[in-house]
This record gives sequence, structure tokens and C-alpha cells, in this order.
Amino acid sequence: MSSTHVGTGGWAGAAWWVILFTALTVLFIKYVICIILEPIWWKPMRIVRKMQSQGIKARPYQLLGGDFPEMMKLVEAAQSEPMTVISHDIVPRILPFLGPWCASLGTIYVFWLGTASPTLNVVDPEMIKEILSTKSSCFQRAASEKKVLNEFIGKGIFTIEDDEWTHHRRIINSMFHTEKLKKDSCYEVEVCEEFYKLAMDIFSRTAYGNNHKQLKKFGRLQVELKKLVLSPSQIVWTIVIPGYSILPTPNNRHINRIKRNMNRILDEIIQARLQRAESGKLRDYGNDLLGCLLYESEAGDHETKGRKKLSINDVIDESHSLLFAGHDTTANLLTWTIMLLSLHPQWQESARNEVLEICNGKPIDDEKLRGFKIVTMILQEVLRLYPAVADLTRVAVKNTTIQGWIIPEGLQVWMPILQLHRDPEQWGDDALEFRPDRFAGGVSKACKNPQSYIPFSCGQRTCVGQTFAMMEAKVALSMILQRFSFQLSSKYKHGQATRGVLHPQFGMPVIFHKLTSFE
Ligand code: HEM
Repeated sequence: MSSTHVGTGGWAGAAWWVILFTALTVLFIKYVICIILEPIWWKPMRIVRKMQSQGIKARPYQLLGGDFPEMMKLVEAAQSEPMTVISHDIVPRILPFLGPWCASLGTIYVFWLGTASPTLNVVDPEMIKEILSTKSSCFQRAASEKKVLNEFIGKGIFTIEDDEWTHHRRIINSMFHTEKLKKDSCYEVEVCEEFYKLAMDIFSRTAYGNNHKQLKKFGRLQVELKKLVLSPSQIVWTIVIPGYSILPTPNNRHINRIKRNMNRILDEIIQARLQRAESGKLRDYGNDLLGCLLYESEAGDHETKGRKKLSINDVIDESHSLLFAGHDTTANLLTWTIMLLSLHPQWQESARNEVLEICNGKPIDDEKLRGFKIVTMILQEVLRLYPAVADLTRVAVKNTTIQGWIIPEGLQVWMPILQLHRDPEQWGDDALEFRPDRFAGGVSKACKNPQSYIPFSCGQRTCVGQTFAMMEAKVALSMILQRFSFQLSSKYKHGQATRGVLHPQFGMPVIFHKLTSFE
């Protein structure tokens, strides 16, 4: 009797345990499903429904990488051959998906830039102004872009946010004060065909002192790294597979080897600077960019008024960002300028006459640079047609309204600068032509809405080096114009690609003729 009783009670107790265990397991599975489904399905679909309820169409959802793998395939196909004619209609080559998608979905639509990343295509200049300027606190750089940039240039000013960004930006800004640029960057440079090396040399001398030999090697490694990290397949894998960069693939191992070498060069430069300061050969750490960064680092003994000091690793990471942004962009500006002035010899001649008249055989200084009206217009027009940065991406970090559209938290926005700079609505029917004189009355007269011209972006995260870049381009161009006339070689093939920045895909062979006045 009692044993039966005990037995039944035991079974009942066991049954309760089974029920409890099953319930907990079901709850746990539901919880795991929620954790997985919320970011990859529910949240993105909520965002898309919100946009669809406002009349905006969306591309169909794709799980891994979203539309990105298809975009990359289209880009590869569009760039597989040189262009048959020299034309500035390069949107179908650089952003080949834009035309067909706009035709079927309208100019404002949602596509998938990365895994579960609904992204709004934005070309309206007023919306862009709000996103980048007036409502910039509601947006940050998108996660997929940060992933790729972190792989290439490490964690620095491009990828950090909030207080950390404000702190780093303030330090870096101080180096680009016009007073400092006037004093430090007006030295005579040899004109060379290799703008990449020239721009690296100028930037490294100005920002990193007397280390240009080491930084030349750094520059070579950066070119190699760029090819590996920013190759279409590596970008797709980095975005699609979380943690892809730590897998021991041959490419990743090669990338890590190059990064270690680059870090070693920067570390040697930093340690040498610290030693010079310690031995009293320098007051503080020097007043170039490296000096400013070290002054604010844990190596500096000054009071930071509660602000966190930069670590030496922060200084190394920022150096990767600045050494890349500081020369690749300007090198391409000069390259495209030489191409366009070769195609338009009358503008080459006008620019040369202006430079010869203003310089009159004397060295270039700040006052002369301010007198370069034609040269400035030419550079502005080059930056319109061939902006180094072809598009910008941000992600909304809180719900906001932009020009009447409700933008939910988590929605990415994508702003194709290249398209904006060629919009005939803004620039007129000659938008695809090289016409520097459209800038004769300044940007506000060149287009309907000045917000349609953003080669350096705008708002608080506008390019920190724009004054430096324009100054450097004017100095280099004026020196070339005074010494040489130039034309494209018959070997030149017209084609563009983006790997970090918009660059000539098949190189830019140019024939220079020494001017008789400089024989
Ligand atoms: C023709 C030359 C240049 C062009 C067209 C250009 C363009 C741009 C653009 C469009 C951005 C915004 C990127 C974004 O928000 O995603 C940017 C940011 C930046 N640029 Fe430049 N740039 C040029 C030269 C330079 C130079 C010489 C430096 C010197 C260090 C520099 C340093 C930076 C930095 C540090 C940022 C990030 C700013 C931040 O996030 O606070 N750039 N640039």
C-alpha cells in the first residue's frame, strides 16, 4: 500500500519535473529564437513596413549580406572593361545598380546594404543636409562601413563616435588651423608624375616630421593592404560573416602580417619622438600632428581637465586613419585634375596664365594662393565630377523625421555623392560636362541648392583636412603648370573604380612637355 502510494507520489513528482523542464526548454528555445529573429528578421521588417506605410518601395529581403553581393557583382561587371569613349557619365560604372533600381522603385527606396540592414537611398539635397548637419546627432556611421574601415585603418577618427570622437577631432583640428598650415606647408616640392608618393611625402613631412623615408615604406604597405582589404570579395566576406577577419585564411594572414609591419613603423616613429622630447631636444613633442597627438596621450604629463588621455595604441590607430585620408584623396584630386586639363587644353592654358601672372617667378605663398580664381574653379569642378568619396552612409540611432519622412531607429541612409553631383535638376543639362566657370560665382550660383555639392561632406563630421587638401592641390598644380604642359598618353584607358577612393582604374599615363621658359 504504502509502497504504491510512495510510487505514485514519485511518479507525480517526476511528472512535474518533466513538465517544468519542458516548459523551461520551450521558453529558452523561444528566447533564443527571439534573440536570433529580432535583429535579422523582425526589426528590419518593422523598419521596412514603417517605410512602406509612407509610400516608399523596398527591394525584397535577402538574408546574407542583403543586396551587397549582387551590388558587388554588378560593379565587377560594369568595371570589367575600359569605357569606349571618354565621358564623365560614370555613375553606371561606379554605382551600376542605381539606375535600374531608381527606374523600378523611384528615387527614394529601401535596399539592403549588408545583412539585415535596410537602407534608404537618399538623393534629396535638403534631406542630406538634415542627416549630415542639422540632425546629425540622430545618425552615426553605419556598422558595415565601420567593420570594413576598422579592418583597413583600425579604430580611429573615422569610426569612433560621441565623446571619444569629439576629443580626437579637437586634437586633430588644431593641426589644421590655417595659421599653422601657412607656416608649415609652403615648401618647394619637386614635381613628380607619381601623385600618390608626392601627396604622401607632403602629408608625412607636414604631419609626422622628418620621417618620410619610414613613411614611404608605410605608404607602400598601405597600398598593398588596400588591395587586400578593400577587394570586392574580402569586403563581401567581412560584411556577411561576423568575425571573418580573425579566420586564418591565407588572405587574412597576409593582411595581419602587413598590419604588424605598419604598426612597427609607426611605433618606431613614436618612440623616437618620445625619446627626443625626453632628452630635451624638443619642447613638448613638436607642433605637427604627431606632436599634438602625443601631447594629448598618456606619454604627455600635462593636465587633461578630466578628459581621458589617448593611449599609444590610439595614436597608432589615428595615424593609420590620417595617413590614409591625408594623401590618397588629394593624390586622386590631382590625378583627375591632370586628366581633365589634358582633355580641355583651353582650361589648362587659362590656369597656367593665371598662375604665371600671379607668381611671376616668385615662390608661392598664402596671398598668391588666395589670388588663384581659375585654379580654384577648376579644382571645384574636378571634385564635382570625380569626388574622392563617391557615397556616404549613416545609420539612424534614434527615431527622427527628415523632410517629413519618418526615419526609424536602425534604418541606414545612403547618399550617393557621385549621383548628386551630376543631377541635371541641380546642375542643368550640361551636368556631365567639365565647365569650371559654373563656379565663377561660388557654389551657391553653380547649382540650384548648394547642398548638392558635398565633396568634403558637411556638418560636424565634414572633412577635417579640406583646407589642407585644397592648399596642397593648388601648390602642386601651380608648380606643374609653371613648368610643364601636358596631355594624355595614347596608352590612357578611361575607366574608374573605387577602392577606398574613386581612382583611375587603368592608371593615368600623361606626357609632360617642359615649357621653354623653364628650360
Ligand atoms: C581632395 C581631398 C579630400 C577629399 C575629397 C576628402 C573628402 C572627405 C569626405 C567626403 C569625408 C567624409 C567621410 C564620411 O563621413 O564618411 C572626409 C572625412 C575626413 N577627412 Fe577628408 N578629404 C580630403 C582630404 C583630406 C585630408 C588631406 C585629410 C588630412 C588628414 C583628411 C582627413 C579626413 C578625416 C580625418 C575625416 C573624418 C572626419 C570625422 O569623421 O570627423 N581628408 N573627407
